[in-house]
Amino acid sequence: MDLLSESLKGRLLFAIPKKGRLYEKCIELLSGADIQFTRSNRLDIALSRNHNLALVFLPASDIPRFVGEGNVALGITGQDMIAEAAVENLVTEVLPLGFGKCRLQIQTPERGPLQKVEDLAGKTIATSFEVLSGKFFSKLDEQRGDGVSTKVEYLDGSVEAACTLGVADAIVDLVESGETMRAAGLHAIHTLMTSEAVLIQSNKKVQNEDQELLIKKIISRIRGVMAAKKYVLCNYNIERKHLDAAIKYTPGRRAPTVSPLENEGWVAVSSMVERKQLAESMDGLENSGAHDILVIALDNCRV
Ligand SMILES: Nc1ncnc2c1ncn2[C@@H]1O[C@H](COP(=O)(O)OP(=O)(O)OP(=O)(O)O)[C@@H](O)[C@H]1O
Ligand SMILES: O=P(O)(O)OC[C@H]1O[C@H](OP(=O)(O)OP(=O)(O)O)[C@H](O)[C@@H]1O
Repeated sequence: MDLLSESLKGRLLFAIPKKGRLYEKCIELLSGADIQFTRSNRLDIALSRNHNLALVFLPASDIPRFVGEGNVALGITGQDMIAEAAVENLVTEVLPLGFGKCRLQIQTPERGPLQKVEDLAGKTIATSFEVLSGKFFSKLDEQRGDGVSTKVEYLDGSVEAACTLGVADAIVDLVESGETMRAAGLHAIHTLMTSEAVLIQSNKKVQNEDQELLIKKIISRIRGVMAAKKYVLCNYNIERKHLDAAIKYTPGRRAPTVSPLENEGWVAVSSMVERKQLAESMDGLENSGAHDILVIALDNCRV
């Protein structure tokens, strides 16, 4: 047995995209969860220094299959990749991760005759998502029942150039800002799915109880990092008579903490608030008579 296989023995395997859009965010997440490792230049496997774990760096598109087949216990990838690999029954989406948000869309030349999905009957569609596109168009062909088949052609990359180059009549590709699509003179006529990065777990059982516990620990840590990003801690002082009005804006996850102040009739309130609702909550607090409103970013938390 080689040295690497020897050092992997008994370790839980966790797959991370080896490059591309999701890579940096995954590394940030691992650091927030205090999963320490050193990635050597030549290897796509890194042993963790502080857990009985090894990180396996794989193409995002391969991760669903590796996790689904149970070669790897945990992984991070896009929901689009899970659907394309058709392993929804073999993996569990444990946690949405709030990044890698995009849409898989059918796109056609902005100026041209193909403006509806129905116009694509019998045409050629270029895509890296041949499974999802194949399913979608064969269903349409079947529903029409006129014997005309729409052709789905696989392209590995630069899909957006396919129409200009005359390779295809339409494409199916990911869109976030829409910049790539517009630059290629395309527009979206239908959304096949929306996607974001998710933490996935294999439905196959791991080797032993220690690995099960480690999976729970990692999920709980990553959940904590996510919650810390989502919430801030909001503290303020208010006269008790205004408390009910103010609490409407800061109900907290479970309930706010209310402590008496030395000043008669005043209380201090501490409550978790969703970052995206913060400005509105602060406006409401001010209007309700709250003072000394302090907002504290969370480094990490368990909720
Ligand atoms: N423009 C985008 N905005 C947000 N998320 C995206 C975008 N493009 C892709 N993604 C998400 O990131 C995942 C990986 O995409 P990426 O293009 O990095 O992978 P890749 O094609 O395997 O990498 P590479 O193109 O470097 O080979 C996609 O499956 C999708 O979930
Ligand atoms: O709507 P936008 O914000 O312009 O993003 C969409 C682009 O992002 C993805 O490609 P990426 O840039 O990851 O490169 P790739 O084509 O090499 O995968 C996708 O394939 C689109 O080309």
